[in-house]
Amino acid sequence: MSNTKVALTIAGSDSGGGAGIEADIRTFSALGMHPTCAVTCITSQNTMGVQDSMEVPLPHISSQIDAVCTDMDVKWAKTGMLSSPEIIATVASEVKKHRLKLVVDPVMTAEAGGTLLAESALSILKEKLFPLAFVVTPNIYEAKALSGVTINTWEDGQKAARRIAKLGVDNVIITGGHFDASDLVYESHNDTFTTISSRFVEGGTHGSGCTYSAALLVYLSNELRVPEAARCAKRFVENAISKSTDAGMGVSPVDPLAFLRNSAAKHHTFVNTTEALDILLSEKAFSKLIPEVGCNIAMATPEAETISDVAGVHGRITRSKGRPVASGCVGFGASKHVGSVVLAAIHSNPEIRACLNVKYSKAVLAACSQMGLGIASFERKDEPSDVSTMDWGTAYAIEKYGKVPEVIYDEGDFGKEPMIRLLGKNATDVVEMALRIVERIN
Ligand SMILES: Cc1ncc(CO)c(N)n1
Repeated sequence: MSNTKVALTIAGSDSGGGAGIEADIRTFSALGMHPTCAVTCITSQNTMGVQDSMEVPLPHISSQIDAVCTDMDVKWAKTGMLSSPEIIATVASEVKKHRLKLVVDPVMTAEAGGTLLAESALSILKEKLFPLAFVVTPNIYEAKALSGVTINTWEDGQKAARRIAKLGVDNVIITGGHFDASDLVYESHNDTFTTISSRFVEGGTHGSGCTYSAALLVYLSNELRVPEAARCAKRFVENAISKSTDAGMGVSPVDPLAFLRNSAAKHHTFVNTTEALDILLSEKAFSKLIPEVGCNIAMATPEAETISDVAGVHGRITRSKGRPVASGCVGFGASKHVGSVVLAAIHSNPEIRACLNVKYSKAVLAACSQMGLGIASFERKDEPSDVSTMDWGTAYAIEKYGKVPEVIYDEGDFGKEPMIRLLGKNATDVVEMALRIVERIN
């Protein structure tokens, strides 16, 4: 038996790459499922609207679904654009034949304009497909077309959801409700409503409905209960909207891979910091640069905002038996002190994302100066009472120097060890800088 979880989308292609199967496939992939598809319709579409569209012949729609379902263990499918009554009937019989659990996104129009479902198809959709659906995900306009209820209030939404459920649907989720962007989840088996709250998210929405229903399928296939799956799908699509691309002149496409891009950056940051730590621990001579309080190495992701976006060593690096040792491994949010130096530095120069603190000595400063490194300092006695030393000291030194220097030091105070901080583009660069300093002071 295969461990791979397979998702199937039965939908139209959007040549502009924002919605339809293109959005579904990226969403399934981003959330860890193997993406398969049966194309129902090929639209010539971009961010401005649908220019043209061609239906795939019915036998070929069936054979795509058969090909996938006879080979792979497919439990869940979703439908998107099913333009004609004949396509809907064909898909309904395939869904029955392969006993697919079904998410139906009753797609009717494109965000930027263009009809995706023939008027004559609406009744077939309700009669033939809805009774097979585990969940249907209309927006308020689609819900009105399906139920006849104009949705202005939550009571209207509830009325529409109940009417749609009567068509044989187990669960109805009306997205983008009244007053705000909240969703209304209706579970017919226990006649329960749940509201999924939302903030209004700024960004392009082309493909948001497809992305939402595809994400919902993934969470349902992971056996979350419907309201919980709806909450996860909502947060997923909010992120995809807020990071929408700026491709095209019309309604910008959402980016279902937005959070993966961030995690690729996080992974690289993690790998570089771990590599830097390995180099540092393998150099016995580095012990000379370890301060009494120990040291840490930190590296921020390119768009870091908080300490949780900064990789560092859990605990700290200290000296034991003449060698550097780390008390923990690398993790995000692990270094408060050195991490806040990095956050203050990237504020002035986004390229400078890493920092290592080393033992203060006149010899180290002289070596830095001989190496041509930029040096700036702050004095703890100048520090205002209501600030964090690292935030303030770093910003102060940068301001005084006019840009981010490679070296920021302070000479300490009562009970405060003097310290030197080395800054650079990434963690390995900073460790290499430290090792060149060690060579010079030997
Ligand atoms: C192919 C296709 N499916 C769905 C939508 C709805 O976003 C769209 N614009 N295009």
